[in-house]
Amino acid sequence: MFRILQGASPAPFPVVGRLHLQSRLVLAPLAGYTDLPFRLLCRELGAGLVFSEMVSSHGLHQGQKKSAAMLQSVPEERPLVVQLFGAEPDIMAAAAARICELPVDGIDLNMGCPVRKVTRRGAGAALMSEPERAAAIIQAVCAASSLPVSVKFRSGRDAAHLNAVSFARMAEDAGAAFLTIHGRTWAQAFGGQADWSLVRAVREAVRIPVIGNGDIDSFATAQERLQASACAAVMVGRGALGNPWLFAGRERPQTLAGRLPLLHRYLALCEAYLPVERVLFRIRNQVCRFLAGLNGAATARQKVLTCTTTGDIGRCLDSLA
Ligand SMILES: Cc1cc2nc3c(=O)[nH]c(=O)nc-3n(C[C@H](O)[C@H](O)[C@H](O)COP(=O)(O)O)c2cc1C
Repeated sequence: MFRILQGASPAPFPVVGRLHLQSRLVLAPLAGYTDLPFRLLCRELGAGLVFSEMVSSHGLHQGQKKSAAMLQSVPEERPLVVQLFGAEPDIMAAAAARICELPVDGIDLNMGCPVRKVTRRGAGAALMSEPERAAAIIQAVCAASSLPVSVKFRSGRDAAHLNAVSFARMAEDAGAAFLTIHGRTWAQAFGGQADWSLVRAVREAVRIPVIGNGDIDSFATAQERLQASACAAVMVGRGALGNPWLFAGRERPQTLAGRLPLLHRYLALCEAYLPVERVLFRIRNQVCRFLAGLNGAATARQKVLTCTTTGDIGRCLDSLA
């Protein structure tokens, strides 16, 4: 097992909501990526907390298999927060009640997703323009939940509507146990730069713990952001893709041979926990992220994309190293 916690975070470790974190570096919810194997890998490398991909409240409420499958978990990955998205307070509350029956540690409400499929239904980042509805969702979920409830949101709709501070106060008043702020607007999606002065302003505006998020691509940057923002923890999204070493405070190895042990560990976790044949595209995609920056990465990626089993992928990587 890879369990490389030393150096991952300065003590004392924070309590966020009721969750005791052993590192101040948190894995972000990343649709298409933060499934059980990748979350476990990041925990093994020292992430203090992991978030699931966003799960549809409607899907859970209607008993859809795909949504239920996203709740798959094992004790080794805890603390785990499951993220929900949706726009109807009663459906969000019913989905939250279902999650409370599982051995997980928290429920996060997605109020920051900029993807049209989500926002056109009034969910995700669209809720930042409807703080009353957002408050009703938080209150309904808190009332239905025995777990700490958190909210992940952005700096606002666009540069002319930066309402993160008032939104954070609203979320605290509505019952949120902690908050995650991604310092970009809905209009920015994933472009431009995260505004960490706004993250700091949110941190100063509320009494509950705040996790800061946006553009953390190294352990050193994480430490700088922690210090400058005074947040309880920082969340890493894209910077963790293909680079879980970040959580351990280690440089990503410069050669494929150096990356192989972790790649094989990831493939073993996929074999153990994912219905491989159904999500092979996802595994190949994730493996390709691990090849970034290597000499010959493009050729290696092409070869990986033709593999049809995790065993094939492993052998293909071995032959390239
Ligand atoms: C591929 C991808 C999927 C994402 N999925 C989610 C999601 O399911 N829920 C969520 O709240 N944010 C999601 N995000 C946003 C990230 O959690 C994070 O807020 C954002 O990427 C900024 O952090 P970063 O600069 O460290 O990547 C996603 C981002 C990416 C790139």
